[in-house]
Amino acid sequence: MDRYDLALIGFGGVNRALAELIDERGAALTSELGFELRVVAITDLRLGSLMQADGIDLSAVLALEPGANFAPFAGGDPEPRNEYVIRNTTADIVVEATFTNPVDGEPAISHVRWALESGKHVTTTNKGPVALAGAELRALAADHGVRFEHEGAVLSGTPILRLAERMFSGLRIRGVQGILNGTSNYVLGRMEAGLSLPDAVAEAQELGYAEADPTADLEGSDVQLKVVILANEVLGADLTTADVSRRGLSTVSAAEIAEAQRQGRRWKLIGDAHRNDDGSVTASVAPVALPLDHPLAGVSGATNAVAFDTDLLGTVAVSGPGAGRVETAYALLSDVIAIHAGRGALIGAATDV
Ligand SMILES: NC(=O)C1=CN([C@@H]2O[C@H](COP(=O)(O)OP(=O)(O)OC[C@H]3O[C@@H](n4cnc5c(N)ncnc54)[C@H](OP(=O)(O)O)[C@@H]3O)[C@@H](O)[C@H]2O)C=CC1
Ligand SMILES: N[C@@H](CC=O)C(=O)O
Repeated sequence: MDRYDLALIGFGGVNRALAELIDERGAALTSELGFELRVVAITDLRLGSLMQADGIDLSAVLALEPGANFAPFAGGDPEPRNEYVIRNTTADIVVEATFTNPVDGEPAISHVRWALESGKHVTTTNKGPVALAGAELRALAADHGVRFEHEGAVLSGTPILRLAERMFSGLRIRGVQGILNGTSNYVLGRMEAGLSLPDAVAEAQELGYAEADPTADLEGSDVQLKVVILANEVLGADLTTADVSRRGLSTVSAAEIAEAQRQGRRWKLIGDAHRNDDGSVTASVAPVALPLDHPLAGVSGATNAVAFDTDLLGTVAVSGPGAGRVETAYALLSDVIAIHAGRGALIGAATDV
């Protein structure tokens, strides 16, 4: 029986949901998946660091009272010693789920670098490292014979990156368009129902959809990162966030939302990347008032949807959760499953070097 030891970096909504999943369904997962999961290290800004090579008692950690930290545990420290833990943990896989920094991707990019450099696989839901340093980190992973997996960086647990990578072989993808942010879509729907913007945002925060700074959701920088990831990974472009024009929800007033409703339209924050005839890729984020019969107009709540424009199949659309603690924890689990499935190839690649 294989076993993967995990180090969780950041212990907020998503990594807690992963810990709960392992704690509550570990035995069932083991028999379904053919491998065991164990958490051997956790670091978090407020909780500090905890390293236990024999496996952490997740129920004890999940039951910590607000304000408590890891100091009283064996192997515990009140400080989040991220670099020390990432480099020295006995974990096979580092799970990066600290906040997404849309400006420079730090400290998450460093977390991922330290893990890959020390020969550990990485799974992350953090969009910063993927959008802002994806090529470098993929190369670093290949150099060290490990994997850099990040399914949850776009559409949470809905597996569109792996779908595009594995199932679209032989197709030419001309463009990608969609609703790529759960919070803004949820907020727009709640404002249509009469809620104020602050109340709608507070609900999205409570439900675990919003970024640590929800401005990133509302003003489009979260979608900008996701458009960069889709453009680079699906269209083979080499974009940075500066290449993606951005307008956020603050450019739409409550009156315009109400007016659109009267006209049979619905505002959606749309991310788009498409290949031009000259081979270049144009990308944008902007609110658009869609007619109600548009396929994206009916996508509501934290559900997201992506339409791939392909040469042989026309439009292929996928819809599913775009945010949520449990849904995003599933993305991490799916990455571990992908690492497990690819382990033979990695052993082969490392031997070849
Ligand atoms: N929630 C969702 O629906 C989705 C989230 N994501 C991404 O997943 C990641 C995690 O999301 P989520 O769990 O919701 O976010 P949270 O804000 O709930 O959790 C992040 C955790 O990381 C901690 N943290 C921040 N900086 C550091 C640091 N330098 N070292 C150690 N810990 C740190 C935070 O502490 P503190 O609270 O004290 O700042 C917090 O406990 C984010 O990058 C997010 O963009 C992706 C898809 C969907
Ligand atoms: N805050 C993001 C979380 C997923 O990336 C969102 O609301 O979509």
